[in-house]
Amino acid sequence: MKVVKFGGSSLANGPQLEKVLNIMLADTDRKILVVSAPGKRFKEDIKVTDLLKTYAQLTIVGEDTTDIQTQILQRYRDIVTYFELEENEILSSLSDQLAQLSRIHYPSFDYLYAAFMGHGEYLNAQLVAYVLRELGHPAQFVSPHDLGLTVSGSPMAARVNEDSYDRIAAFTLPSEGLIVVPGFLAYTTDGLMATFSRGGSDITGAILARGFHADMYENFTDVSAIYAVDPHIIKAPAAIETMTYREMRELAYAGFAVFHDEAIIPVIEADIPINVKNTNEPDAPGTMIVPVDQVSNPAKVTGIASDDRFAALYLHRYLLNKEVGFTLRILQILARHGVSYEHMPSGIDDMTIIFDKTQLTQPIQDAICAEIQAEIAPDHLEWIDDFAIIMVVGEGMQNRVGAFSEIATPLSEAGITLPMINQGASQISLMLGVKASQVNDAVRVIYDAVF
Ligand SMILES: Nc1ncnc2c1ncn2[C@@H]1O[C@H](COP(=O)(O)OP(=O)(O)O)[C@@H](O)[C@H]1O
Ligand SMILES: N[C@@H](CC(=O)OP(=O)(O)O)C(=O)O
Repeated sequence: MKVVKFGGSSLANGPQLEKVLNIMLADTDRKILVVSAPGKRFKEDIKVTDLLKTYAQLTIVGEDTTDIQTQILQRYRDIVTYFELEENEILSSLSDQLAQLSRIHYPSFDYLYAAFMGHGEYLNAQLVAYVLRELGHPAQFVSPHDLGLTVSGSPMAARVNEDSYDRIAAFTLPSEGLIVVPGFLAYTTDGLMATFSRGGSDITGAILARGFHADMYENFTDVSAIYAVDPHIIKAPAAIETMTYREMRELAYAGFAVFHDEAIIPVIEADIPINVKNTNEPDAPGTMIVPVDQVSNPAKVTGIASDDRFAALYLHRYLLNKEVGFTLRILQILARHGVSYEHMPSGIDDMTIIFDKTQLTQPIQDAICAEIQAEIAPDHLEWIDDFAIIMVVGEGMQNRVGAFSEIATPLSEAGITLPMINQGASQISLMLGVKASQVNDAVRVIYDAVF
């Protein structure tokens, strides 16, 4: 049995949904359909999730939301029109649910945003199940609530509760037809709607694959493979045929937006292969992501990912290595501000703390710097905003002599300096810090050197 997730680009309009339904119906093993909200139909288009975010913002400030509700509903209406279905029944239900969102009381703004934004998927799954039934195919909308998929933690970046897997396994699948499950959203044990972080329908698919003990997790998107480099940086890069879970995890973390980095974890635990495929070219084999023992001849470098969502705090103080509790005090300062760090490479007298910028605001950043200055008194403290990370990943990098020089030499010849190098912590990757302004050039230089 297969769990099959389709991303927003695959569900952006009627013609795309038609491809999705054909793919689902072409293979009887495809029983569980996980859908995202309708995504972009063209480059400048706005995803339904982002329209819902605007609807949430307008609701918070008490402005009129008639237009934005109409705009959101129109995306679903266009799909109904494409399939030439009777509009009234389904659209009035979706419209009521949309309107109802602004009448509910939420315990916090984060829960409000989660409920609004999660409705992109919630409404779409209902619509997709309806379209299937109207076309004569048995299909049932199943909410994460029905499956017992519960989450904890931050309402907009929730984490699955481990006991969800047993409840999902106990869910009785219908004897025929498909179930259609909305991705991205789940419920707290108090019954509040929460979401995974953005792009999180991939996570729902992975959780269901593990919960239902699927033989395969198929993840359909708009590219025919995962490429060795983000195709926005290099045109037509090499396609990856097979890669390991941990290669994908590292590459996704560092910028391969095609698959959510957290979505690897449930499938690793259950050893379920992932096949990333293209809705627009479903017969292409796509990319297989598998356990390491299923890759016979690992590539020396599988992929090069990069991301400029980082900032770094560099601090220097003599004899830092001799001082007991030094790192602890820094971590306590970060914890007071609710900030986590990503990496902390250190030398004998200095260290760099690397942050994900998305969790920082200017006041938090200023307060952290001021408190470190006051409590730690470093000789030198520097905030580096213009910071990007490049991750060169490959199972074949393990213990390979010369891997670093093969990359560092052409970078230095191209005038690209590396303020941070982290090799060895993960055996299969080399992490390089570069100036954000140089990151794409650096990726191209590395790609030319290793591929
Ligand atoms: N290494 C990569 N290989 C393939 N696609 C990538 C890579 N890095 C980034 N992408 C981008 O990821 C996009 C697919 O992810 P996403 O937009 O989230 O799709 P979906 O709408 O299916 O969820 C591709 O269109 C591509 O631009
Ligand atoms: N719709 C949500 C969740 C998601 O996974 O979307 P997509 O499959 O389009 O990346 C978002 O935009 O974040």
